[in-house]
Amino acid sequence: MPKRIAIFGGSFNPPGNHHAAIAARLAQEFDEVRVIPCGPRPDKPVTDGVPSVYRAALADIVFGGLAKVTVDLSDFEQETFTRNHELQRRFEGDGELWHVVGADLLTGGARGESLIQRTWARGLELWQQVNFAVLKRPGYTLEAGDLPPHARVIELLVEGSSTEIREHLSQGKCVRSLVPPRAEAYLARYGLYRAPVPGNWARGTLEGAKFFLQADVENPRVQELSTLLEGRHVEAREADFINVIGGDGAMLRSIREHWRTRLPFFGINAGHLGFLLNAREQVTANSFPPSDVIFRQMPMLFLEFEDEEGRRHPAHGFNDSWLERATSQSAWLEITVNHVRRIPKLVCDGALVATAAGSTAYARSMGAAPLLADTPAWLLVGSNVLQPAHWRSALLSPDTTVEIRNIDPKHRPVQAYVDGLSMGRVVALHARMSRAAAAELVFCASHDMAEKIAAIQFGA
Ligand SMILES: Nc1ncnc2c1ncn2[C@@H]1O[C@H](COP(=O)(O)OP(=O)(O)OP(=O)(O)O)[C@@H](O)[C@H]1O
Ligand SMILES: O=C(O)c1ccc[n+]([C@@H]2O[C@H](COP(=O)([O-])O)[C@@H](O)[C@H]2O)c1
Repeated sequence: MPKRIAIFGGSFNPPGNHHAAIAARLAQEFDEVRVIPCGPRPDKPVTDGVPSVYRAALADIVFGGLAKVTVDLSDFEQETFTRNHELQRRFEGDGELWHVVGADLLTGGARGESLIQRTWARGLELWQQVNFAVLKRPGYTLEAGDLPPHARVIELLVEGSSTEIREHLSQGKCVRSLVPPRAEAYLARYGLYRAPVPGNWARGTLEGAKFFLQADVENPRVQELSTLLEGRHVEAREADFINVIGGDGAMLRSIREHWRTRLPFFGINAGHLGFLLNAREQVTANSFPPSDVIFRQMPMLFLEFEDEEGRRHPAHGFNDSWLERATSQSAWLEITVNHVRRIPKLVCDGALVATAAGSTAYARSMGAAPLLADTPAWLLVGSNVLQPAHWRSALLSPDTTVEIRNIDPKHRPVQAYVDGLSMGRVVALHARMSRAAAAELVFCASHDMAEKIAAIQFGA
């Protein structure tokens, strides 16, 4: 029997308890539920109010823990709205698809006047041909005659709408009964649907919060620290944050593995620099987790590594990504920014792109200035540049796209890396800031990341 898949699309702007209840109910009736939040909608300008990177985090927070439910962030990442007929084509090889729709979309179906028939691309064709999983919705009557030919009604009635949540938030009203607790905290931290421009850092507390421990046990200093916290940690699914003990490398590995949980990361440094972590002295066992902290939502890079056949392999990076010569020959790279060829031939050991968080790491050792933690800018830096003689680095705005292409892959092969992890030989790296991926890092307020950068800029 083919796998039965519910395609649950929507603007989820923001997602709430009503959406989570629907997804959980669908998971009882289908083998898999794919939640697909849409990017910018020409027919629904309100979807553009809050940047997609926050909406993506909220979708993961609200749906991520539900069994059999997956969240597809590709519309956010590609800044697009994939129509249902395209979803049908994209996923039909995976199983028997059921498009989930609320009763509000079917009203008038008997007369050919439902929203699906009137406003969806290829709506009339879809109405006749595809399967619909229909949700009853308070305030809308579902007449049998309004149903499409292949419909199945889901027995569930839930109150609630994103409009109501948005209205509550914009008026400063409590949304505790409308969204899950983690979503409520996240919405409040960054002033979403309330302030005209959302924030990217906030003061808060971890007091009483439960943590999942990620300790790099090979390191003896880590063992000593993790013994202090022994027996106090919980499983990832019960945790409020992830406690990483180790160095920057351990933090980067943890972010790579767990960013989709959207749990904040609090690091305790047992390594060398520990820029992404808190100093050991900041953390004492009896006052852990700390009560006065700063949360920082830090955007990640969206990267595509192009192989010799022209295939692109996507990845996300937190700190940086680079191309580096793979032999003793220097690399010859072409640098294109926003589709304009800016450096036709960069003769160098390599070239790197870094986020603000990563600007203090490898980028700094190549001579770039560290960026303030809350700046939206990112960096392009050359390593040991021989030509052009005076070019070293460039500051990039958030919506810039960068292409670093090897112009002589045969004689001068290059190797790609993301956050220190090798991606093998490639011919080009395409990079931009992600529209869906971000990680929250937490610092003790007394020694926040801003203070660390000041120490670098002015000397500790
Ligand atoms: N309370 C509900 N009962 C049944 N279906 C619902 C309910 N809320 C949303 N849906 C359905 O879920 C899908 C995604 O919904 P959407 O993201 O538009 O949420 P919404 O809460 O209706 O948003 P908004 O208020 O912004 O229009 C749509 O098919 C919609 O009809
Ligand atoms: O396919 C289309 O052209 C189309 C146009 C508008 C809406 N939809 C789908 O209708 C569903 C509910 O949309 P909405 O307006 O409530 O966010 C959601 O699954 C959307 O993807 C689909």
